[in-house]
Parts: sequence; structure tokens; C-alpha cells
Amino acid sequence: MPTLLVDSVSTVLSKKRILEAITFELHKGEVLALVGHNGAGKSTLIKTIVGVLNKTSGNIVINGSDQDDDLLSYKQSFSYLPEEPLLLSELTVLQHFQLYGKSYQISETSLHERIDDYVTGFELTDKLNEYPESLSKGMRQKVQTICAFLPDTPLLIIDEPFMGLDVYAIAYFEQLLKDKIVKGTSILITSHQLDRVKNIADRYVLLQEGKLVQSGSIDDFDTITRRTE
Ligand SMILES: Nc1ncnc2c1ncn2[C@@H]1O[C@H](COP(=O)(O)OP(=O)(O)OP(=O)(O)O)[C@@H](O)[C@H]1O
Repeated sequence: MPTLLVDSVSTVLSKKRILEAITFELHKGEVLALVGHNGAGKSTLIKTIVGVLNKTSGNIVINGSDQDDDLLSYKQSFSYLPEEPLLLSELTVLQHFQLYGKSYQISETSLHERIDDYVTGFELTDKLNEYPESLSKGMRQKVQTICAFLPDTPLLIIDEPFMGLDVYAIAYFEQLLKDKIVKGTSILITSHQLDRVKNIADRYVLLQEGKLVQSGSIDDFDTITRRTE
């Protein structure tokens, strides 16, 4: 059983077909890079998978749970790091982590251990009681990143992770990704920083004008993109 199955998924926005019959699979412990030029449909596909946008046809199944039939267990099977932080202005940094702990039923002990590790790694120890509005953009991105990394879900979905992070934070982020991969987490990642993604990913799928035009091993990526340009 694949960790993520995207089967013939189409999405229409403002009466325009943005995604056309996208089909691919992501297996346990695999890292799949979703690549394509600006406007190819990467964010639309990610938002469709996480349920921010509704697909018009097709099926999406995560770890055996179908988005249409079993939404609660579908949602518990992935965590999502969006391109722009989606923090709540009325919650402190710590309260965000506690909210994720509750939503994903993380035990108190694990939650505290993980929060300690991550806030130290991202240099946020003195920010736990701050509200998002008093944080810098990079700090908000770090908080959102920690929220996404706290749960141990079968699938981690990451949209443009390196935006706004300094070099130290990027190095720590890459280490966290490697830890997740070792644990068997499957990762779907999109980024314009292809050199970084190439170091992490096993396979890629290439979108062009809302269609999946190529997929394969990340090692073949350079040759193939040159051919399709
Ligand atoms: N709400 C919307 N209504 C209509 N069209 C939209 C909407 N959102 C995005 N689009 C269109 O969908 C297409 C795909 O956009 P999307 O943001 O998914 O691309 P992307 O591959 O993530 O691009 P980028 O690399 O620039 O982030 C574009 O042509 C865009 O203009």
C-alpha cells in the first residue's frame, strides 16, 4: 500500500482547470520532489491533497484513508508545512505546540521532549510565551516548521521550506528531515531551491501547465528537465 496515492486528480479554480488527471504514488520512507516552473500547479496540488482546495474528480488516499470517505483519519495521517506560516494571533508559540500535541494525540512526555529539542535547535527558547505578531518572519516560519515536525505521521507535506530561514536554520531543518526519513516517514516536498531538494529526494514528479509530464529517479532529473524545456 502506498503512503500517498493521488489517482486521476483534477482541480478547477475560477472555472479554469488547473490540475488535469494527476496520478502518482509515494511509498513508505520515500522522498518525492514536486517540481515545475512558476504557475505549473505545485501549490494547487499540495493544497488539494491537504484539503484546503477541493478536487473536482479523482481520489486521494493517505495510508489507506480516503479523503472522501475517512476525512478524520486521513487528516491524522499527514502533517503539513505551508509556504506561508498560518499561525493564530491569539495563541503563544508554546500554545501552538500544545494545540498540535492535542490534535495529533502526542503523549505529554514526548511532546515536551520534542518541543525542548526543536526550540533549542531553532534558537527559540526565549520565545515560547510570545505571540506571532512579535516574531520576525523567519521565527514564524520556524514555529510553523516545529508544528509540522512534532507529530510522527506517515506523511509529511512540505511547501517551499527554505524561504526566510537563515543558513543555521536550514542546516538544522535538513537534519530534522533526515531524522524523519530514518524513521520511515514519507515526504512530499516542493521547492525552487533544486540543489537542496536534489540532496534529499529519491524521485521527482514534474508538472507543466497542470499536467504531470515526467517522473522518475532524482538522479535522472537534470537530463529530463533539459529535454522538456
Ligand atoms: N484562485 C485561483 N483562481 C484561478 N486560478 C488560480 C488560482 N490560484 C492559482 N491559479 C492559477 O493556477 C495555476 C497554478 O498555480 P500554482 O500556484 O498552483 O502554481 P505553482 O506551481 O505553485 O507556482 P509557483 O512556483 O509560482 O509557486 C496558475 O496558472 C495560477 O494562475
